[in-house]
Amino acid sequence: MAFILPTLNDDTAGPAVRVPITVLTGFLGSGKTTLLNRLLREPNMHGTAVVINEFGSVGLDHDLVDHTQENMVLLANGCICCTVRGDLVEAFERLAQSPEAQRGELRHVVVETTGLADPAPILHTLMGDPRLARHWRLAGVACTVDAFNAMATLDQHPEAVKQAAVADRLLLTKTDLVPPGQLAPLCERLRAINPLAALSTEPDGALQALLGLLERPSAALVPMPLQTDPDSTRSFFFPVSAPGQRDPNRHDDHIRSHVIVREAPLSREGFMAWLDMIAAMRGDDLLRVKGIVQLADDPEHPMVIHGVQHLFHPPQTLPRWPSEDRRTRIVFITRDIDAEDIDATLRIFERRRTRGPRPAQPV
Ligand SMILES: Nc1nc2c(ncn2[C@@H]2O[C@H](COP(=O)(O)OP(=O)(O)OP(=O)(O)O)[C@@H](O)[C@H]2O)c(=O)[nH]1
Repeated sequence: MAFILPTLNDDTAGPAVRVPITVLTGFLGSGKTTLLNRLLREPNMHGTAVVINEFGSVGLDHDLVDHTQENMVLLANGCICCTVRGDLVEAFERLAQSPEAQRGELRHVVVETTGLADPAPILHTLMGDPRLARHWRLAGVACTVDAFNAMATLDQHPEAVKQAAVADRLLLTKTDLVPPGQLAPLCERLRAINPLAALSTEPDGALQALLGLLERPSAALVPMPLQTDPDSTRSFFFPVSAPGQRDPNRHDDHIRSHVIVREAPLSREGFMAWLDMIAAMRGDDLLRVKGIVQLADDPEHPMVIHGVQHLFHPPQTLPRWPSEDRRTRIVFITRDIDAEDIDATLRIFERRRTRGPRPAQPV
């Protein structure tokens, strides 16, 4: 079957119309997936493919993105910037071959990076790889900035500064957690890092900014006519095979990712007590915790937990399991914490749970 994707140019087809790619970056837990999930519910986002990559050996991000109706390409195991660039190219080649792309239904692609990604190599790949240049073009970079944590994050993590520095749009998230008067120093700092980026300080504005970025590329970028198909409101899911595991920790020798997996459901009380305990004891060094948890008292409705440095967001309960995998999976990105220590503390709480009530003492 011949391609009818207008992005696919051959020598006889006149000037190429290439599908725009927007890179969505932002530090760990800054709200990329939340923003994307919101964005993908907008009707004008039809025909959007999403490329995400997992940090860690057990898939979780994929389950946390609401992909009931989206295009999605999953890059597993590692960080796009340093470990899966070859796979990024491969993912786009596969996307170009998909029936949806061939039918011309693909209007734009969002690449969500991991929170530790250095966007520069990703941008080089997207802009410079000849295999991509034929069908795709980089439209811009959006960077989420967590208003609650960003000052400390920018102090401690050069990756966060780089992410903000390359963005066309800076999207301030979690502004609801910060009194309005206290945002000014962060805005000033961001303007110093990247004076040219448009800064949006409201979640809805951020959402619109990203939409605007998709539809109105910045002046430095070549505008392209969007392929519109009023009948196409569908989105699609493209699994991409995982590349071999490489070291995702090369950013910093102190930063590690670990995954805890449990087959058996956990007691709510024991699990929440454990979470409180590790947050209190090691909160400084828990850069990111996210997980999907099967609780014994409600096994049909998974609980999703998110911790970002000191901030633990209220857990959410999902109406159903997003995939066949119903195991508890918790990803940790930590500084100087041994994976075995975290696992061991959870085992203690699990043992307490299974011990049952103490027998009455003889009097
Ligand atoms: N209060 C509040 N919470 C938010 C906002 N945006 C995101 N969150 C919460 O922040 C936590 C992390 O959000 P994610 O969207 O998973 O962040 P992320 O950038 O995709 O995380 P990584 O992929 O791990 O880097 C979740 O608990 C979200 O519900 C916001 O604007 N306000």
